[in-house]
Amino acid sequence: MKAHEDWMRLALELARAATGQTSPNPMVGAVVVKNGKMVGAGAHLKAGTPHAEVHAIDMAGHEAEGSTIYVTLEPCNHIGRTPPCTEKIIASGIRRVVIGTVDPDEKVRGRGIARLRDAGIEVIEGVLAEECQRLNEAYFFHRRTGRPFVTLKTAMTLDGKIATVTGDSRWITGEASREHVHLMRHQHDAILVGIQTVLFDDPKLTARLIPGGNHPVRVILDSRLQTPLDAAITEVSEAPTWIFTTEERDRERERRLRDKGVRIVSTGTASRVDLEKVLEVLGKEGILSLLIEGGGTVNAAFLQQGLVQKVIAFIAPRLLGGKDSPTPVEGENPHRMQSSLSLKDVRVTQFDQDICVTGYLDA
Ligand SMILES: Nc1c(/N=C/[C@H](O)[C@H](O)[C@H](O)COP(=O)(O)O)[nH]c(=O)[nH]c1=O
Ligand SMILES: Nc1c(N[C@@H]2O[C@H](COP(=O)(O)O)[C@@H](O)[C@H]2O)[nH]c(=O)[nH]c1=O
Ligand SMILES: [Zn+2]
Repeated sequence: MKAHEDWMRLALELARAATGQTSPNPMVGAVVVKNGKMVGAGAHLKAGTPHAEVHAIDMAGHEAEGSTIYVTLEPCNHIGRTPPCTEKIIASGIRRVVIGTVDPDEKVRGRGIARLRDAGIEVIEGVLAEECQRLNEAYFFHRRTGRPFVTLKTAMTLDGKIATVTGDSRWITGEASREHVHLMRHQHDAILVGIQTVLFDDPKLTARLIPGGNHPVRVILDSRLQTPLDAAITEVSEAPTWIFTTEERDRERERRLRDKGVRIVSTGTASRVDLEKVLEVLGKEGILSLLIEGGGTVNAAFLQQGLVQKVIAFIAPRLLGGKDSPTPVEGENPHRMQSSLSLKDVRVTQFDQDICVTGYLDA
């Protein structure tokens, strides 16, 4: 006989299988169980399409009568682009609902649970709550703050360099790591780099190394608008490109870039792009998750302003050397080690020879 946690773990796996497909909706998985047997399962596959509960209940058919449904997120109780799952659950004759975590969206937040209980359905909350919240960390953060959840990714040599002094960086990490980075790009709504990365690497910033990758919106910080007209990221047929600049921008270049379909956003008068404004604009545009693949200057700016929630650092087993070789975090020189930022909930994984350190900064 499986425990509640076992069925919820299966629902989590189903939800996670649609990673990168559901934004701006959360990933959700659901399993219908009757007399210890699975009679239905489902995941939310894409915003605007049926919710996880609907797939699982439809698969169960009349077996749903008197069954239990395990769902990683509180069933919705409002009419968005799809009808409320609470009504579907009530109509199906399901007797018990086991929920991973409450939905923080103010349209739901506990009302789904209340509706189900009013209909005489037993509701058990908080099974594997931590994992269920972590799964949709970006969705929860965006609903709470209106800004995208920011993950900073960097790739360095064992001696902490991200390129040579001539800007050569290909490649530091191996194929396996770079494929994982493309999965990360697929999972994020937007990816951000600074103008230096554009000038040195001419990156495409697309999720092309994995099948069916969803390309993120490409966000470029470029205060004076130096982006070359033939830069790869100006080819917007593959993915949108939004350049954040300032009053100091080159107006002629602005007109030429706009003609190519590049979106130009001026964040005010300062000579440096206002990062908080960038996050506010992205949040309003429904960008729930932002991957920063910047160079050392951009990384330092976001970290020093406390704008990063998660850090993913790839470390390749190679030694480059060079006292002037650029490093992952440039910016001001701190005098004391205690001013360093400490990661929490650290995990270490390996991709072939590269190690990958993941941790969280205080939200
Ligand atoms: N140089 C390396 C990286 N370099 C990351 C750069 O910011 C830039 O994204 C790359 O040039 C990739 O270009 P594109 O977007 O795929 O066309 N990132 C990595 O994970 N490993 C490395 O070795
Ligand atoms: N994906 C998902 C839910 N997502 C919830 O529904 C909202 C989107 O509603 P709609 O626009 O109709 O798709 C979303 O903001 C979140 O509150 N709820 C669920 O019961 N099950 C699901 O699988
Ligand atoms: Zn729903």
